[in-house]
Amino acid sequence: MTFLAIDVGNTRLKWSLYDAPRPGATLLAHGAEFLDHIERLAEGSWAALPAPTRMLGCVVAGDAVKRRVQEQMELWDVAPQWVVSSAQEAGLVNGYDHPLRLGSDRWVAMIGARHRMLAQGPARPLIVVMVGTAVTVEAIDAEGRFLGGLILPGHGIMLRALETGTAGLHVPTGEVRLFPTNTSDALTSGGTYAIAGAVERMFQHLAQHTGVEPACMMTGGAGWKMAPSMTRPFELVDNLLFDGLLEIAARRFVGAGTPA
Ligand SMILES: Nc1ncnc2c1ncn2[C@@H]1O[C@H](COP(=O)(O)OP(=O)(O)O)[C@@H](O)[C@H]1O
Ligand SMILES: CC(C)(COP(=O)(O)O)[C@@H](O)C(=O)NCCC(=O)O
Ligand SMILES: [K+]
Repeated sequence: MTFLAIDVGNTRLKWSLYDAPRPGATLLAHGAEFLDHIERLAEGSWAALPAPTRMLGCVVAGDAVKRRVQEQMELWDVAPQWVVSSAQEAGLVNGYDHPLRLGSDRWVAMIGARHRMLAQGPARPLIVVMVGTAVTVEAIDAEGRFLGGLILPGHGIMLRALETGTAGLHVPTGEVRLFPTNTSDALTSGGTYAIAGAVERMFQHLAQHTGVEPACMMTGGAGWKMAPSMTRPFELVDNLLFDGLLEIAARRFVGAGTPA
C-alpha cells in the first residue's frame, strides 16, 4: 500500500512516496522539480517508482499546472486527490472569513505542525512559518484554532520587485549583515529582516492574545536562509506539508494505513 504525497507551490513541485498513508510511514523516495520541468516526471524520476496505491496532494499554482501534474500521473492507475481548505479538519479549526479561500498549502502545513507539536508534548499556541515563493506566518491557539496569518513576498519576489521598480538596484546577491554597507548586502539583509520582523510581530500578537509563549515551526524551500536571523526559538522542519498530507490521508483512506 504505497502513498504518493505531492506539494505543488508557485516555484517547485515536491513529491514523496511512502509505504503507507499514515503518520510515521517509511519514506521510499522523494524529489522536486521546477514547474517548467513537470513534463519530465513520468519519463524521469517517476518512471522507476513502485506504483502508488493512493495519492493526495495540494496545489496552489493554478488549474493549468494541476492538469499538467495529473497528465504525468497517468503513468499509474491512481486517482488524483487534492486537498481543499475547509472549516475544520484533523483537529484544526479554520478561522478564515472564507475557509475555502485559504491556500491549501497553508492549511496542510498547519495540520502537520499541530500534530507534530502534539506528538512532542502538551498543546501550546503555535506559529507556523512557510518560506517559499511567498512567505506565510500563521497563528494557531492551544486549542487548535487558526486565528489568522500574514502573507509576504518571498526573497525572490522582493528582489525582483526592487529591481524592476528602481534604476539603481541591479546587483548580485549579498550577505545578511547587521549594518549593511553595500547595495547587495543592504538588499539581502532588508529582505531577510523583513521576514524575521514579520514573524517576531506575529509571535508577539499570539503571545499577547493567549498569554502563553508560542512554539514556532518553520518550513519551505528557503527556510534554511532565514534560520540564522530569527529572533525566537524555532524548529526547522524539512517539509511540514508532507506531515500534514500524511495526517489527512490517514483519516481519508481509512483501513488503508497498514503497510503491505
Ligand atoms: N534548491 C533550490 N531550488 C529552488 N529554490 C530554492 C532552492 N533552495 C532554496 N530555494 C528558494 O526557495 C524558494 C522556493 O521554495 P519552495 O518551497 O520550492 O517554494 P514553493 O512551495 O512556493 O514552490 C525560492 O524562492 C528559492 O529562493
Ligand atoms: C500564499 C500563497 C501564494 C503561498 O504560495 P507558495 O509560496 O507556497 O507558492 C498560497 O497559499 C495562496 O495562493 N493562497 C491563497 C490565498 C490565501 O491563502 O489567502
Ligand atoms: K509551498
